[in-house]
Amino acid sequence: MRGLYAITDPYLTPGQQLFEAVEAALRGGVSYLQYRDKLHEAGDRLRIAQELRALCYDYGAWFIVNDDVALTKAVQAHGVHLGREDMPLEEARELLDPDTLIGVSCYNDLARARAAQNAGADYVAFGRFFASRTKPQAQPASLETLRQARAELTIPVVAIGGITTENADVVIDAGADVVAVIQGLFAQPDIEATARQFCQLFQKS
Ligand SMILES: Cc1ncc(COP(=O)(O)OP(=O)(O)O)c(N)n1
Ligand SMILES: Cc1nc(C(=O)O)sc1CCOP(=O)(O)O
Repeated sequence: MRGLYAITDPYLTPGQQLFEAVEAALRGGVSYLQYRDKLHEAGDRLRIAQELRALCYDYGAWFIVNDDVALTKAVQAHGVHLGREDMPLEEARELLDPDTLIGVSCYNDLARARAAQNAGADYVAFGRFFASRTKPQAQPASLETLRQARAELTIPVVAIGGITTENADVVIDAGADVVAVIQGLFAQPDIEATARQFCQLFQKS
């Protein structure tokens, strides 16, 4: 697992704009798309997730649902992302097909990441590394945590929080296999070109 991980934000790209923005990101080379939606009701989220999943399949990208294990199953997503407020990894694993990817938020907590790996997580995410306009309350994570995680863990390590094409090299150099972005991609005037720029950073290292 390596490359660009784009996360949707229905406040930033509402309605039909969301699908256009996601398609531009996929054309630009996004490898993983996470559907993160704290706004819509369950019925709308099912319809949106189905459409996003279809787009990801068209472009050969992985489709990952944030927080919601039932929705992950309902739309046969490739994976689910779980944080500390969400269903525990072990419980999710019981409910999901064995080949469904499970990612776990670890913030700045290496012990949590070790436990997640031991419990069968497919990737762990650390953040936030830079000030995030999407989630200003997110606590900072250190590059040293990222370095240690990459040195010690065998599963992929994702970096998140305030990442842009200008600063992504800092987390990639510290060991991030994947960079996860919202505003650094979807708030940019040319989403496709920005996705390409992110992807080029992975070709250099
Ligand atoms: C790839 C990735 N990393 C971290 C998060 C944050 O997850 P969480 O802590 O559950 O917070 P919310 O996204 O639910 O606000 C993520 N979604 N994706
Ligand atoms: C959803 C999320 N989780 C974070 C964490 O630190 O766990 S930071 C974050 C927001 C990421 O958006 P942007 O790329 O716009 O900063």
